[in-house]
Amino acid sequence: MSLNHTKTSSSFYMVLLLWILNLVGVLATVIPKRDVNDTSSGVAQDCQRTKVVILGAGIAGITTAQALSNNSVTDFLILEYKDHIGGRVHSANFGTGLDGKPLRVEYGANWIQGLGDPLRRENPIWTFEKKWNIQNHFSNFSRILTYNETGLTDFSEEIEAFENALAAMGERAGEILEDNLQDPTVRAGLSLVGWKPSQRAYPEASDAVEWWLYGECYINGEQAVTPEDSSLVFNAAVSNFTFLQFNDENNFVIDQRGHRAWIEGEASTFLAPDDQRLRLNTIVERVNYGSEGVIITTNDGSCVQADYAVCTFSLGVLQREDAIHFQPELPMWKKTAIEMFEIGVYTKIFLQFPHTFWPADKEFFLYADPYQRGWYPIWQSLDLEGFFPGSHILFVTLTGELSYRAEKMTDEETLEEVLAVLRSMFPGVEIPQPVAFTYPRWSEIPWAHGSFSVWPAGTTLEMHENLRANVYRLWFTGEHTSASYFGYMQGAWFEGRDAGSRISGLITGTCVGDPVEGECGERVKHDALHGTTTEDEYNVENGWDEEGFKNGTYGEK
Ligand SMILES: Cc1cc2nc3c(=O)[nH]c(=O)nc-3n(C[C@H](O)[C@H](O)[C@H](O)COP(=O)(O)OP(=O)(O)OC[C@H]3O[C@@H](n4cnc5c(N)ncnc54)[C@H](O)[C@@H]3O)c2cc1C
Repeated sequence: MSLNHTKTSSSFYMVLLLWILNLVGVLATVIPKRDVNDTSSGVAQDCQRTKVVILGAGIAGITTAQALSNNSVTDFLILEYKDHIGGRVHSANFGTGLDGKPLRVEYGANWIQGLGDPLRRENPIWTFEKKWNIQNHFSNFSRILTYNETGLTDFSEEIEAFENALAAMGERAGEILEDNLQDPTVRAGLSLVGWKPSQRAYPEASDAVEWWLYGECYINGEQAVTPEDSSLVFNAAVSNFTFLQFNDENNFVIDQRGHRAWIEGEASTFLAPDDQRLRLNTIVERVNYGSEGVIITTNDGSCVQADYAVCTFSLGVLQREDAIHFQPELPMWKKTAIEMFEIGVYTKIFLQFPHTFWPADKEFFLYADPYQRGWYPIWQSLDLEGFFPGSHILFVTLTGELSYRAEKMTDEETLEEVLAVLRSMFPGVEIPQPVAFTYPRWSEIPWAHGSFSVWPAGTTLEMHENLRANVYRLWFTGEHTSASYFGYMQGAWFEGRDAGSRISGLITGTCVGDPVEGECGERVKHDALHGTTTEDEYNVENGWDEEGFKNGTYGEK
């Protein structure tokens, strides 16, 4: 077969190739040795070849490539949807600064959370932010005033009561983990230590405080899912890994290069300015994988053939039926893990006003709505020394269902609701029309489909290992595969480093990770994860109506 195809014949062979790969991919599940890397037909030679193809150039993708590079594996290719790297560390121009130019605000990751101590353990993200001189300022969560629909109202007592409940809940979570007890929801955990908002003297204030502080302890704004939906053990643990292991300081980034400047800085340590190993504006559509290699097809119809692929797409992208076509279909253990975990939505809504009408010395304003928990609850001023003084900028954060709702609304509809809340919070004050207004729609952004992953109740560490595990030569990494730091930038970084180190080790035949920490070789997976009740225990003695559920089928008589 000639390799000098005409354009028509090469697209014909591409179609043929994809068809064959479908077939081979299916076979790979049965006969793993015979898979997509089998180029005996010659057709796969049209694809660009590399050792490792990295899908996505967010923190995890760039860090995977850096780890490969550090371990002398330089034959890799990074494919990225957008025209720049950084992923969910994503900013936009907004309003006007004092110099008349737009200000850069962060739509995505804004805080370096848990800075750490160089003498103890430092958050690696903090190390990079210092290395690349990222401008940031300490967020002082105690500079707060509290409001309800009648205006300024002090509910500092609720804040104190909730902080005590949180501490008690954290201790209980530790006991549950140590004793291997079943993991309840955060809601149950709070109730068990006596925190029941609806039974407190001022339920709306309790709700607002809980929304804010449950979130602040994890990721400012209740981890983007409700306490009813969240795992107690794993949410307490993720908070401890960051805020106890590093420290409880949060710094807010205001860098006008955009927060992603640190990622660009790190990328520049191993990628040349026009490095051909980074392909931007490239949408991955199809992933054929097997035990010998992978073939990736992109939106321009071209393909890349590699020994390994590392998929860093968000959980939101992985959960979309219409985003990436995996061939063969991912195995049930993998699909189950992808569906069991959740991606939260967290929306920052930015407003710039002609003047500042809120207390100029305060950073946060917490609003307790009389009807709806989480209704435009936390407002943050950027018109402060250390942030953007003189900017008259406020932003308000929504999460979860109310984020989904707002992300479906028009700017005009959202602005109307936002201004109504401000009028309630500041009665007697003329609230001006903003001169600038913007917010991202994270749930709808095709390269993200959500903000960050969350750990729901009813899942286990083993299920998370399945989320993290590779399927043959197809690897998965990103913030969502981090058991200890999911949701945070540091999660994406640790996981990218882990994937890059393990794959380098597999390629070079040496363990370049730390075997003691289990960083070598393939990742752990579980084909079947069992519950605690065996079939014979579903009996009348245990309160189970055997007549209604026989032979595994409901309703059989
Ligand atoms: C609103 C918001 C607030 C946050 N706040 C904080 C915070 O304050 N502190 C903190 O530590 N973390 C925060 N995070 C989380 C942090 O941003 C993430 O944990 C981290 O950036 C995830 O990096 P990643 O590499 O795992 O994934 P991503 O950054 O999502 O990287 C994946 C890459 O894959 C690309 N991609 C997707 N689909 C395709 C495709 N089909 N083809 C090619 N490329 C594709 C994407 O464009 C992206 O560049 C926040 C995130 C959001 C959204």
